[in-house]
Parts: sequence; structure tokens; C-alpha cells
Amino acid sequence: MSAVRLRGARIGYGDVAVVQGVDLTVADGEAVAVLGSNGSGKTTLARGLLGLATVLGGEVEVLGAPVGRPRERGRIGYVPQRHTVSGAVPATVREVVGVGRLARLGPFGRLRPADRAAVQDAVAAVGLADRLGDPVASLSGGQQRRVLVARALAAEPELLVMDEPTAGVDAASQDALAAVLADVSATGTTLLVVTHETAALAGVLTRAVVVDHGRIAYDGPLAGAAADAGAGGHHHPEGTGLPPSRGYRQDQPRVTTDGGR
Ligand SMILES: Nc1ncnc2c1ncn2[C@@H]1O[C@H](COP(=O)(O)OP(=O)(O)OP(=O)(O)O)[C@@H](O)[C@H]1O
Repeated sequence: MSAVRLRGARIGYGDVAVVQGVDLTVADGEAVAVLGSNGSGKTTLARGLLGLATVLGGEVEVLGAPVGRPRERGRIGYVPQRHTVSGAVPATVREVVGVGRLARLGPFGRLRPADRAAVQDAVAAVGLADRLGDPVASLSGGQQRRVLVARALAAEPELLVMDEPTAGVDAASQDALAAVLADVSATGTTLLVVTHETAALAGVLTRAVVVDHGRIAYDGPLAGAAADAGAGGHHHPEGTGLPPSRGYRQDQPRVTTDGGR
């Protein structure tokens, strides 16, 4: 079974397709980077897999079923793009991550000791074990980002879709996150990671898909894409001889740590 299978997929909002003509098959256990410049459609592609953007045409299958089927619930982990948890919710780290575990149990589930252990493990995995009881709002942006990663990990998903998990996360935390993802990948979880910074995750992600104007412009080894588009630039088959363009985000403060690595 393929974890992800798109055929002629058109995905967008309302009746406007942002992503179109996309054929993409991701096998179980693969670790794939989704690269591309700002606004190219990476997030829309990822959201399409979650049923959060509209499939306007073609086929989008996730874990063997058309997207949006209830049986997928809990089998797919998602770290959304916005890097902070809403400050309006006075929840603790334990509570937010616990929600990830609830998704696995279903709407009437209760967290059992094994579930609480999974929550603690996930929080420890992202290096926040000492903040379990703290309000999420008291954490830094990068730490909140890691809480969202832990929330996804707690569900022990078969497919983990992450949208810029390293954005706004400092170098040490990026390395820790890479180690966590390596572990998760080693257990057979399929990873699909939208990112502008491949350096931190280069040891984990092996394949890259470069999205350009809503279409796939490159699909192959990460090393081949990273040389040109790894930092969010367009893929130029002939190469330009210029350094890759930097992705620039207006909506997310971020710490760029991959320079020189
Ligand atoms: N909710 C929405 N409704 C309508 N259009 C949207 C919505 N979200 C994104 N778009 C449009 O889809 C296009 C692609 O956006 P998307 O967020 O998928 O790109 P991206 O590659 O993830 O960019 P970035 O790297 O900046 O996050 C943009 O033109 C954007 O304006």
C-alpha cells in the first residue's frame, strides 16, 4: 500500500485550484521533503492530504483510502504551519499533547496510563519534559512549535505530515527534532515534511518533491534538489550558477541556522 497516492490531483480553495496536475506516490515508510518557493502550493498540497483543502479533481488517496474517510482518524499526524498554539487557550503542555493522543482513541476515548506515558514520551522526545505542567502560552514560539510536534507524535501516526516543523526553532532544537524524526522514521512511520531548511533534516529525509506554481518540478533524491531548491528557491534544471534563493517569510519569525552547514 502507498501512504500517499495522487493522480492528476487538483487541490485548492473554493473552486480555485492552487495545486494541479500532481502525480505523486509515497511508499510506506518513505521520508519525503516538500520544497519550493513561497506561495508555490506546498501547504495546500499538505492540507489536501488532511482534507483541509478541497480536492477539486483527480485522485487523492491517503493510507489506502480517498482523503477524508473517517477511518484515517488518528492514523495521520499533522503539524500545521502556524508555529504557535493559540494564546487564548489556557492549556498546559500536557493537555495540548494529550489532545493528539485523544485523536487516536476516538471521540469517546479516555486517556489511560499507557496513553499518558505516550504523551510524556512525546513531550520528552521534543525536549520539553520539564515543561509538562506549564501553560503553553508561557513557552517561546520555538517551544510551542515543538509542542505541536509532540502532539502529532503522541498519536503514533502511520503518516506524519509536518508543515515547516523547524521554522522558528533554534539550532539545538532543530538537531533534537531531526533525531526524533529519525527515530520515528526508523519505526516505519511515513514522513512528509514541508520545509525551507533541508540542512537540519538532511539525514532523515531522503527524497524531495519540489513544488513550483502548483506543479511538481522535481521529484528525486534530496541531494539533487537541495543543491538548487533546498532553501526554497525554484528548481532550475540547468542551474543558474547563483546561490539558491532564500525563502522569505513575512508571517513567521524564524531562526536560520543552516548557513554554512
Ligand atoms: N485558505 C486559502 N484560501 C484561498 N487561497 C489560499 C488559501 N491558502 C493559500 N491560498 C493560496 O494558495 C497559494 C499557495 O499557498 P500555499 O500556502 O499552499 O503555498 P506554500 O508553498 O505553502 O507557501 P509558503 O512557503 O509561503 O508557506 C497562494 O497563492 C495562496 O494565496
